[in-house]
Amino acid sequence: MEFQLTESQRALQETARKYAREVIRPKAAHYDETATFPRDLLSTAWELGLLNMAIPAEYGGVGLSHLEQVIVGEELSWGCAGVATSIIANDLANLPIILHGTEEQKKRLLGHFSERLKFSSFCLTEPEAGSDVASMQTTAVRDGDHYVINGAKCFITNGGQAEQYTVFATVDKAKKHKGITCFVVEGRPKGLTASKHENKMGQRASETVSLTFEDVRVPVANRIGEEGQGFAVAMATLDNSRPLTAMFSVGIARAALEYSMEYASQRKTFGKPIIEHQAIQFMIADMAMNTHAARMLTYESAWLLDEGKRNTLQSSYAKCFAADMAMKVATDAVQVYGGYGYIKDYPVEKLMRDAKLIQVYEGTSQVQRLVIARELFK
Ligand SMILES: CCCCCCCC(=O)SCCNC(=O)CCNC(=O)[C@H](O)C(C)(C)COP(=O)(O)OP(=O)(O)OC[C@H]1O[C@@H](n2cnc3c(N)ncnc32)[C@H](O)[C@@H]1OP(=O)(O)O
Repeated sequence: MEFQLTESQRALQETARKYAREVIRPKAAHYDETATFPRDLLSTAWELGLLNMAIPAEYGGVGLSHLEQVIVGEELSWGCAGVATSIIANDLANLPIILHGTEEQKKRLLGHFSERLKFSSFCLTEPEAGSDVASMQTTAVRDGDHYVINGAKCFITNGGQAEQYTVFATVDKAKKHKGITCFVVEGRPKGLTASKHENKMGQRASETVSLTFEDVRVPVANRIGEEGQGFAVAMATLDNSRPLTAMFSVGIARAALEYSMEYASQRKTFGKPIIEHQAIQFMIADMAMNTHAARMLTYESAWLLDEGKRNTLQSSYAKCFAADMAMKVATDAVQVYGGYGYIKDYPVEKLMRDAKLIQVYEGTSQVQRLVIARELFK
C-alpha cells in the first residue's frame, strides 16, 4: 500500500493547481456574482487537457485514471466548485458511452470532443422523479429505425450549451426501472428546448437548465445498451462519477481551511491573534482532520475503479462523508471569520453556498446512506 503520489501524479496535480490558482481563482467571484457561463475558463481547461479527462486516449480524450481524475478534481474545486462542475459535466455525460457503448459508438460519439471545445449533458433527473430514478416519466417510443422521445428533464448542467445529450427515458413505464433505456441525442434537434439558467444559491458559474423533449427523434444506433438496461447504466455511471463529486467537497474544504488559517493568524481579539485561542485551534484542527479523511476515502473509491473492482459502497461512503464534511467545514470557516464571514467581500460565504449543492446533486446525502445500508445488508 502506497500513501504518496507518483511523480507523474504530482506533475498533473501541479498543472491543475496552477490553472486553479492563476485562471479560475481570479475570476471565481465574477462568475459567482454574474452567474454567467465561464466559457473562457473552460476553453483554457480544454487546451490544458483538463476537460474530457475520462474519455480514453484511443477515442481522442485525455484518458486519465480515476485516481488522476480525482487529484485534478480537488484542485479545480479549490479554484471554484461551480467552474469544476461545468468542467466535469462532459465526463458525467460521456461515462455511459465509455462504460456501455459499442466500439462504433465510442468512436463516433466520443471522438469529436477532441476536435474543439464542445459540451455534453447528462439528462437523468426529472421534476417528479428526482431521487426516485425508476419513476421517470420521459418516454421513448420505437418508430422504425428511430425512437421518439417526449418528456422533461431538470437540473441539467451545461444543458443550454451542449451539442450532445445523454438521455434516459422509459420504453415501458409499467416495467419501472426495467423499462429505462439510455440514448445519445446529437446536436440540438428540433423539439429539444432549454429553459433559462436557474438562479442558484451556489455553484453559480455552472449553468443549470431544464430541458423539454417534444417528439425528438434519435436513431436506434444511438441507443446505449439494450432496452431496459438504462437504469443499470445510470447506476454504474454514478458509481464512477461520485468519487469526483466527493473530491469537489475536499477542494472546497481545503480552500475553507486555508482561508481560515490565514484569517485566524491575522485577526486579533483579547490582545492576541485568534489562532492562539484554543476554541479556534480546535475548530481548525477538526477542519483539517476531516478534510484529510474525506480525501483518503475518495482516493480509495477511485483506486477501486482503477483496479477494475466494484466501488458502489466506497463511492457512497466518500460522496456522503465528503459532502457533509465540506458543509460543516465551510460553515465553520464562516464562524472563524465572524461577521465578516457573512459578507460577500470575503471568500468564505461562497464556499458555504457551493458546498451545500454537493449534499444534493449526484445523489443526496440521504440517497448515499440508502445505498450504503443496502450494500451492507446485501
Ligand atoms: C460531476 C458533476 C455533477 C453534475 C451535476 C450533477 C448531476 C446529477 O445530480 S445526476 C443525478 C443524480 N441522481 C441520483 O444520484 C439518483 C439517486 N437515486 C439512485 O441512485 C437510485 O434511484 C436508488 C439508489 C435510490 C435506488 O433506487 P431503487 O429504485 O430502489 O432501485 P434498486 O432496487 O436499488 O435497484 C434496481 C436494480 O438496479 C440494480 N442496481 C442498483 N444499484 C446498482 C449499481 N450501483 N450498479 C449496477 N446495478 C445496480 C439493482 O441490483 C437492481 O437490479 P435488479 O433489476 O436485478 O433487481
